[in-house]
Amino acid sequence: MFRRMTNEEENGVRSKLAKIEPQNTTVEVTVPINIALIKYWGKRDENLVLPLNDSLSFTIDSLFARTTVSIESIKDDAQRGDEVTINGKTVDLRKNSRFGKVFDEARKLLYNSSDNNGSNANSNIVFKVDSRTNFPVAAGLASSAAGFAAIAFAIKQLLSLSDDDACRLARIGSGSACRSMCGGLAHWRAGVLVNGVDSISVSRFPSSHWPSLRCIIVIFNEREKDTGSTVGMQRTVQTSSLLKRRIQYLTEASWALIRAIHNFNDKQNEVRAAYSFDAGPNACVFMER
Ligand SMILES: Nc1ncnc2c1ncn2[C@@H]1O[C@H](COP(=O)(O)OP(=O)(O)OP(=O)(O)O)[C@@H](O)[C@H]1O
Ligand SMILES: C[C@@](O)(CCOP(=O)(O)OP(=O)(O)O)CC(=O)O
Repeated sequence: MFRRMTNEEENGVRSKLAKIEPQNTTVEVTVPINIALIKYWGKRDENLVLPLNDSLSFTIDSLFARTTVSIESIKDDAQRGDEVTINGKTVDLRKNSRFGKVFDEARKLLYNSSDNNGSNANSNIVFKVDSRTNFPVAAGLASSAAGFAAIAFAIKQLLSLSDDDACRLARIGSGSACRSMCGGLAHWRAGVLVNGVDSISVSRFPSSHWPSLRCIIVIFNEREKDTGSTVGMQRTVQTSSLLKRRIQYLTEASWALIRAIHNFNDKQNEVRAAYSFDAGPNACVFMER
């Protein structure tokens, strides 16, 4: 799938970097996916989502999550009031603890920053998230990266968080999401500290750095994959100390595309196209215009 962004979409993507107009307690953000060239695959700390290695990705602006996040003050147990829908489907937050983790961390940040040391009723808030993507989710196209970066970016706007706190919120939602918090060529430093404060992402080059570069997203299958990335990398870490064993994500169509790209480069007598796969059968092909 390849299409130019409409003007409206381009403005939406730019809104990632600009301050989005907060309407009282609701913001809408548009945050793109990123595709890693040097991939993250394995954690040194599952709870803090700290990776085993540094990773490097391109931000792909035309595939994105458009996400609305609202906050409401409540008096009762905050976690019970949180709500998330993705492409119109309600997420069961008891089964997917990542969202609660991000919201609890945001509540903690608000609590710690409140003037009267947390007695402020506003410190008990619930989050309502409604997200739509223009690409299939959980199909190896970095939906968790765009999705959690969008949530973190929206919460940053709502609670006036620092860049580092927002980057950490994105990371504990999904590791690769911290790379979608900066544009262009993004570098997520694995860091070495046990508390993870040095595990942050930075932009190495802005998206304007290589204007002729194009990325073609090839979708063979829109179905949600059977093994999500979180479990996939856990298995790799558990079953191979050298991370040599990989979960099999590529299909015959994926391999056919790989062969076609090698043939194409051979015929051109130079490398004109390159490919990358995340944890799924669908491909990202990089070429110059
Ligand atoms: N728009 C969204 N907003 C918030 N969370 C999302 C969104 N889309 C997907 N997710 C979360 O991400 C999970 C899928 O993540 P997973 O890492 O397995 O796949 P992927 O990110 O699409 O592929 P890959 O990691 O291989 O690039 C979903 O089950 C859901 O919990
Ligand atoms: C193959 C990858 O896309 C894996 C991404 O894994 P996730 O960031 O989705 O994993 P969690 O941190 O467990 O949510 C490679 C990459 O993006 O670097």
